[in-house]
Amino acid sequence: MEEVCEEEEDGPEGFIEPGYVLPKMRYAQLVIGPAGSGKSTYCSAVVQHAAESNKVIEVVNLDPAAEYFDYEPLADVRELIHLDDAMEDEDLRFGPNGGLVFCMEYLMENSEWLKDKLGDDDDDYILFDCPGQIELYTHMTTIKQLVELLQNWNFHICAVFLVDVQFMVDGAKFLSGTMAALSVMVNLELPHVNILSKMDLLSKSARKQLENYLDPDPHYLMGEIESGSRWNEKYRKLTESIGRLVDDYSLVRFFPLNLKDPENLSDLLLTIANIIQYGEDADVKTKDFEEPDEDNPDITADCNS
Ligand SMILES: Nc1nc2c(ncn2[C@@H]2O[C@H](COP(=O)(O)OP(=O)(O)OP(=O)(O)O)[C@@H](O)[C@H]2O)c(=O)[nH]1
Ligand SMILES: [Mg+2]
Repeated sequence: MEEVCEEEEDGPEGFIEPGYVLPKMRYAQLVIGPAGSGKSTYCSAVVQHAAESNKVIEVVNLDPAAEYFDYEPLADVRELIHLDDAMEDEDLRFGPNGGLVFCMEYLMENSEWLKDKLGDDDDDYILFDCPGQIELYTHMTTIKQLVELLQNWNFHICAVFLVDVQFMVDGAKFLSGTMAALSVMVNLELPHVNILSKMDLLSKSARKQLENYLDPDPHYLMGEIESGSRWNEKYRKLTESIGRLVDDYSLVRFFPLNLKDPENLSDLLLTIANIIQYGEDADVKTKDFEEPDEDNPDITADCNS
């Protein structure tokens, strides 16, 4: 429901013109990352976690090639277009990668479909479970167009970039993952949280090793990168400069996430809520949440407060 301001508020700071329609605000996480990094599993875990505190967070599947996820989607792009449609079409004859790009462009050309599915309720909190094709985020423009659309529909968005922690446990891989995260951040120009997913799979020693990278000292990273190969010798200074640049400007930070640790997930969701201002202006959506006040059955008591 749109809120129309009927009266002028007191004082110059609170002045709102009569008749001014307050914009609707909605909240979103754009869940992105390489193939198999844990995006869909993360979405399910967040929905589940929210439900445990009687909060409603919805998920939209934007992966036209998705085969399995265990959340109930608010909308599913496969109803509009499936990867097979692009690959099996006699005229198109795309392979899997070109087909996926085609599907995302098709979605943008038919954005009314998405708009209808999202409805226009205030204060919705929606996760967009995106495909795992990294080039969609590092340099292509389709996802950027999607972001602009969502912003026009009054979504406050945070990009949540997942990287499988198993690919980040040596110096060279960590630097390469960091550069991938940086190019996504630069391309999407959104508030951004980088997540090291699947922390539960790390051994104790690997976890200890990782701690050295989380607040990285570029010299430490360089020490970790083997100096034996000619490539590493030749570009050592360059690699060192990149490491120092990332460190000096605090360009990229990672949040280690263990989905089996509810407190860890709560911390992450709180960080994201602060970024998108969820809970500040929003009426947090709840489910089965109002109980009648025993003394006065006409008044319902808010169990959360
Ligand atoms: N142990 C563990 N396994 C995980 C975790 N997250 C995901 N997985 C597993 O990793 C695999 C890929 O997970 P998905 O959630 O499908 O990853 P995705 O990023 O959505 O994959 P695509 O959509 O294909 O790009 C599945 O076998 C998951 O069970 C995690 O936190 N811990
Ligand atoms: Mg997925």
